[in-house]
Amino acid sequence: MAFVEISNVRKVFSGGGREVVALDEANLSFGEGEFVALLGPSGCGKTTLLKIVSGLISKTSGSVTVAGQEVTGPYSDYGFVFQQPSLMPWRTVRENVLFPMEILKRKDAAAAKRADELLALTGLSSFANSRPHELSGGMQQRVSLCRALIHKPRLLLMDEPFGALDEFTRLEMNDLLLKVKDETKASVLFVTHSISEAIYLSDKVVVFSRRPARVHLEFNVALPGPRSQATRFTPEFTEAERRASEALGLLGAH
Ligand SMILES: Nc1ncnc2c1ncn2[C@@H]1O[C@H](COP(=O)(O)OP(=O)(O)OP(=O)(O)O)[C@@H](O)[C@H]1O
Repeated sequence: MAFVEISNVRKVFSGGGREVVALDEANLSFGEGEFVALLGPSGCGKTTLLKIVSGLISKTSGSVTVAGQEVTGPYSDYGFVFQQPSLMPWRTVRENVLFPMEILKRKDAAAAKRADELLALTGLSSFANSRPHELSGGMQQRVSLCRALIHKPRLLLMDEPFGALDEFTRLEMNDLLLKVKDETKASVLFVTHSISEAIYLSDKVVVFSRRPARVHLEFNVALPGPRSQATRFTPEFTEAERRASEALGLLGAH
């Protein structure tokens, strides 16, 4: 059985006298340790799907299982990274990273050690006692990545985490994320608007249709050798970009 299994998920938002069908028959599954990127037009339901997988919002119908368990509400085996870092400004970097362990009542010496290891992995050791306002946007997002990983979740949900960063920082964050994924072995479901980011990071790219979202195209990304920035200039990378662009309807005549 797949680690994450999304079957026939439908989500209808109702309110203000109207209904919005955000997802309709969304189907997707992936194995433990896989990195899956979701691409799709703005407003097609990508964030809605992430929130359903996390149990933060309920689905109207269909089924979502993670590690064989049906998701019926929030659970602790995932970490969530949002587009904005949403750090607590009065806490230090280390205390922000440790915050989930307070909620889980597991803020002990092992948690402190793990926080320091994650800060080292993301190059933030010397900022452990700084406050968020003393960090750049990219560094703040690294803190929120550490916070999402502090309780060793097997699933990492990321909603356009690098969308607000400049191109150079975004490329650096992509490489950092590949390193973090290698270390943690977490499965990742990653929403992005960037075709090249989706291909660079993923084992599998899923392209959604316009709302209500269904899977329009799903393909495995096979790139030569270990990934580095030079991979972006290989024929295999260009071909994957072409497939995703075509599925998004970007290659039609004007
Ligand atoms: N709480 C809500 N109440 C009503 N409608 C909602 C709610 N949340 C989302 N929607 C609607 O559901 C649809 C899908 O929204 P969602 O945020 O999932 O799209 P998205 O693909 O993540 O968009 P973007 O790429 O622009 O971030 C949109 O039409 C949105 O207006």
